[in-house]
Amino acid sequence: MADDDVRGRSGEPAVTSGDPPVIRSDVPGSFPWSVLHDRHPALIRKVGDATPYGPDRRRALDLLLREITDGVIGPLERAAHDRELWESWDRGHVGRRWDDAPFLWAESYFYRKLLAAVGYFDPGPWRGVDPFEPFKQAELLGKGVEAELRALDGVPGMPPGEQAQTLLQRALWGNQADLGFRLSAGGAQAGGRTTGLTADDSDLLWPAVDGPRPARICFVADNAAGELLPDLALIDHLLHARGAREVLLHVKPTPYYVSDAVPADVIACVRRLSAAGGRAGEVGERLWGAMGSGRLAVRAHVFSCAPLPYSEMPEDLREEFASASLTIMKGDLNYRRLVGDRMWPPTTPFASAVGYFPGPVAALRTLKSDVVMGLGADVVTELDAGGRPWRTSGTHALIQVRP
Ligand SMILES: O=P(O)(O)OC[C@@]1(O)O[C@H](CO)[C@@H](O)[C@@H]1O
Repeated sequence: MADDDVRGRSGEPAVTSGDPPVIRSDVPGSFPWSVLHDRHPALIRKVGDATPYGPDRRRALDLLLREITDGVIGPLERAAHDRELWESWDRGHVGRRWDDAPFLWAESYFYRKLLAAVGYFDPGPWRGVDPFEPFKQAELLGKGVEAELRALDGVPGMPPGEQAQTLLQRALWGNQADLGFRLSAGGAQAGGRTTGLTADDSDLLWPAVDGPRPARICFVADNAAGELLPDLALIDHLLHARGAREVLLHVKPTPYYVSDAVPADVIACVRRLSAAGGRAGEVGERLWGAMGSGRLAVRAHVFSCAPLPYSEMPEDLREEFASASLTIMKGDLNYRRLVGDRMWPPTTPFASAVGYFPGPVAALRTLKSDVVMGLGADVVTELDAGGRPWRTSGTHALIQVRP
């Protein structure tokens, strides 16, 4: 796969092979354009309403709103703790227009700037205060989550194969629980789902887990609460029923894409499970124990919030994924980063884009952005004929595996 970030002399990303162009947000009316022009401004307002920030933080939020509405991409503060890191991730976009940067890069940088605006990194009262916590908390205590937890009670009565598939499907569709997505007008209706998957390689997934030696699984999580709970139930199945040796659970080091899980969300979910009673309570107790013994370890690698595809991951992360029997990547953003945020023809084989990945990898994702590949031609024809925005509506899902 071509590297998006091989730079031309101007600093612009240069496509160096026949790969399709990187997605940008400069086409009015397109999905990426609506994220930058509708979703991000709405999010700034929601964040300002959800926490009683003082005048300085409100001013900073207003400035960010102005910057993304009609300005150019501004640098981080000179004293920012991660300024150097971001300079190494910059591809010449700072100082240019938001719409002209790759969609992936612009979104990621927006979340970094939002954290700066609310004082997340500064000494003072707002340091480390997650601006999205009120939304995550509301979901964690909501009826949808209660139903998710109660549904686990039915699992032990199922035949083993059905248990595994049920937990896998619940984790997959849990990816609809994405609070950033629900912010946009189109996403407000998310919740519907198609019956069949657009691609289903689940028959390739289990053999990677049940290999000759007890498996080491990297589980790259996505959203907190409504997604992380079924993810944790699946992780418990891997550890408890499938005899996996260990699971390394990767979450974001800092709040990101509204509901993406950070370490505090893992703890909140394990507590929520443990307190739920019934089967969920048993799962929670076992996971608590697994964290204590080290069989379930939480990772919060800085690259998890990088604005770059996984093809550019640093060596330590590459080594970790290489050491795993299987890496499970959850969600839409991880998919975009895994295959590259490009307008792939949808029938391009999945394996052709993930050849660089250092070990077996599985993607579990509901479709919430334009990127998709590895679909059958007949499937694409049928979806296109439906006349609905199937790529971005969150109503379709896929499981793709490169063993
Ligand atoms: O990774 P997730 O939580 O499944 O989805 C992230 C998401 O909401 O953000 C992007 C647009 O902002 C889309 O790729 C997708 O809709």
